[in-house]
Amino acid sequence: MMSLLLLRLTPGLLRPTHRTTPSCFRAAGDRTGGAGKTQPERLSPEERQQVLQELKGSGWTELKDRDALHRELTFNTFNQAFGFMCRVALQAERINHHPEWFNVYNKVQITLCTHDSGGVTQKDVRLARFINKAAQSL
Ligand SMILES: C[C@H](O)[C@H](O)[C@H]1CNC2=NC(N)=NC(=O)C2=N1
Repeated sequence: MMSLLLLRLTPGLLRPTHRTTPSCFRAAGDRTGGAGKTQPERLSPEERQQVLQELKGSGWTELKDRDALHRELTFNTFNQAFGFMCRVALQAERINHHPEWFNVYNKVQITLCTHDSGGVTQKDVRLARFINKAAQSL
C-alpha cells in the first residue's frame, strides 16, 4: 500500500524520458547522440589541415585545450555585434548546430565544436563559413 502511495506521490517516477542521453553519460564510441541518429564524423587530419588553411585567413584558430575552432570579432558598435549574433542565431536554429559564444559590447568570441561528436566536424566548418559571410556583410 505504502509503495503505491509513494509511486503516486513521486511524479515522473514512471514516466519515461525521451530526451537524448547527454554526451557525458553515453557509452564510449556511441555517436548516435543517444537518440539513434548517427552523428557527423570528426574531421580527419587531412581535412583539418585543408580547412584550417582556408579559415585561418579569416581569423579562425584551433583551441589548444580542446578540439574546437575559435574566432574573436570586433564590430564598430554593440548594435552591429548584436545584429550579427541575431543572424548567426537564426542560421544556427535552421541547421540545428549552435555556437558557444561570449559578447561584451562590440566584441564577440565564438567557439565551434560538434558536441555530439566530441570535436570539429563539417557542421562546424559550414557554420564558420556562414559566420564569415555574416561578419563581412556588416
Ligand atoms: C540533440 C542535439 O544536442 C542537437 O541535435 C544539436 C543541437 N545543437 C548542437 N550544436 C553543436 N555545436 N553541437 C551539437 O552536437 C548540437 N546538437
